[in-house]
Amino acid sequence: MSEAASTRTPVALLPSLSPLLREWLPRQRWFAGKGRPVTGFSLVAAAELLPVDSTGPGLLHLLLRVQQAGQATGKATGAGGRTAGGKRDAPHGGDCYQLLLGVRTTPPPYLASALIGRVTDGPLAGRTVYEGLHDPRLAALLLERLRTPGRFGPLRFDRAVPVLGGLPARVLDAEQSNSSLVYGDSYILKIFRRVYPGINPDLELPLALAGAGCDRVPAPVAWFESDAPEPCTLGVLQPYLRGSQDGWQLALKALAAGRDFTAEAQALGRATAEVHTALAAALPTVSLSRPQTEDLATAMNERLDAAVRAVPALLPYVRGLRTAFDAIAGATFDGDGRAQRIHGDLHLGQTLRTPDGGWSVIDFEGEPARPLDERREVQPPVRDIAGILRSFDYAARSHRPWNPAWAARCRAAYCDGYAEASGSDPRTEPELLRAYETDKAVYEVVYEARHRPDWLPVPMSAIRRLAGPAG
Ligand SMILES: Nc1ncnc2c1ncn2[C@@H]1O[C@H](COP(=O)(O)OP(=O)(O)O)[C@@H](O)[C@H]1O
Ligand SMILES: O=P(O)(O)O[C@H]1O[C@H](CO)[C@@H](O[C@H]2O[C@H](CO)[C@@H](O)[C@H](O)[C@H]2O)[C@H](O)[C@H]1O
Repeated sequence: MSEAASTRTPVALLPSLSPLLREWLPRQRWFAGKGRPVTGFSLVAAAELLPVDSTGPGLLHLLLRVQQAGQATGKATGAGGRTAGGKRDAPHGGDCYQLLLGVRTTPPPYLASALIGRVTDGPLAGRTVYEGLHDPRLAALLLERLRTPGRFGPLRFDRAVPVLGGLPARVLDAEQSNSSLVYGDSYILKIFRRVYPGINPDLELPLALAGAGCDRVPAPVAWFESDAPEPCTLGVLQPYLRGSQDGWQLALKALAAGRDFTAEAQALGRATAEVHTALAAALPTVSLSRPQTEDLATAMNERLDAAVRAVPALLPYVRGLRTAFDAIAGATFDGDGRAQRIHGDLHLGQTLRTPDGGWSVIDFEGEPARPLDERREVQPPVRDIAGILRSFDYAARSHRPWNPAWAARCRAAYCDGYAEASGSDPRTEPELLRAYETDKAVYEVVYEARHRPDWLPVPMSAIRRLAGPAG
């Protein structure tokens, strides 16, 4: 396939789309810049995946930089964004988002919940734009594109194996940082919303794991990228694990039924260890020597500083929290003292138990709020372990009555499973584990304050515990 995608219409459209998008974007779950008014847009790349004509739907693919109040101008984040120093993903400036806009003259009633609005002027005056993923015809078109490797304007489609066609699509109704379409019961296509230059680890790591023969992670089937102005991953198609349930839901069900969850936790520990072992074999590792642990502690302290600015409720605990970070500065670790590529945002919601009882791990994107370069760095595997340990605490805290003993048993069983499969028990380096649990709890405070303020008391209770008396 080598088709020229018209970019003429989208560019001309931007002024008339802007008022609609300005109102619609901040309401999307995946929009990261909530709370700051949108002040403008600029187009990074555009393609008409299906030409807009009078007979049927059109599909506009846009990479859009979103300017918001409170951002420094001239510095951009997201696709194509570099600071003056050449480092990617500057902390200020407009984030870049991927939009797939459907365009119709008269959208059918089943698209009512997907409508963005009616365009009043410009080339599309009188037509309605909507979230294109909700339109079965447009979702089918996307699958067809993924079946056929090749270029389409600024987009490039690629695949690892042949892809089935003609599968009905549904939008996944999940609380997500991105958007996903399920095709039949065969595939799930994740569309990254906030996009960055470079390969997304959610493609890079599952590809590496598949290459290393690790079957704990669904192997990418096909993907698409943009190369204008720089290569960036836009979407990944992978096998849909039919009938699976995520670890978070399973844990909550076990808690509600007063059921023990240690066997599951232990198996999950083993699965995590298998993924880490395969990643260490497939990709570079470094040993954690003094300078590295200095750097880790500095980065944690800096993240804490930024978190306190965002959520001043952390202020009374800063002194206590810093003791956890300072304890690893300059330390050397006897046991598993290495850094490697890891999951980076592991929690129970990123684990799926399949009907055969096995655990799979998904969503290797890392923490969505962190710059991509940082997310692709090697890190101690204990960071992932700390993520799951925090998750057991979250589950126990979000259930009434609070059941700390349940969480403690799960945490111990998870570490047992990890030690069995890897030969390395994370509890033998308690300072490192505490530092990463603390770092994760600080991240969660910011995440919850921004996205789910009702949940803020959950990580705040961990902050009080981890800060200890010095807090
Ligand atoms: N391979 C898969 N099979 C079945 N369900 C999946 C698969 N991958 C993801 N999911 C479901 O989709 C949800 C969102 O996927 P995820 O990769 O975590 O997206 P996001 O980064 O947007 O949070 C998961 O919580 C899970 O329920
Ligand atoms: O799955 P995402 O990549 O979108 O991760 C983000 O959202 C998570 C919540 O959906 C958030 O996880 C936190 O809440 C979970 C319960 O809902 C809990 O199990 C996790 O331990 C806790 O961190 C995650 O931090 C955030 O990056």
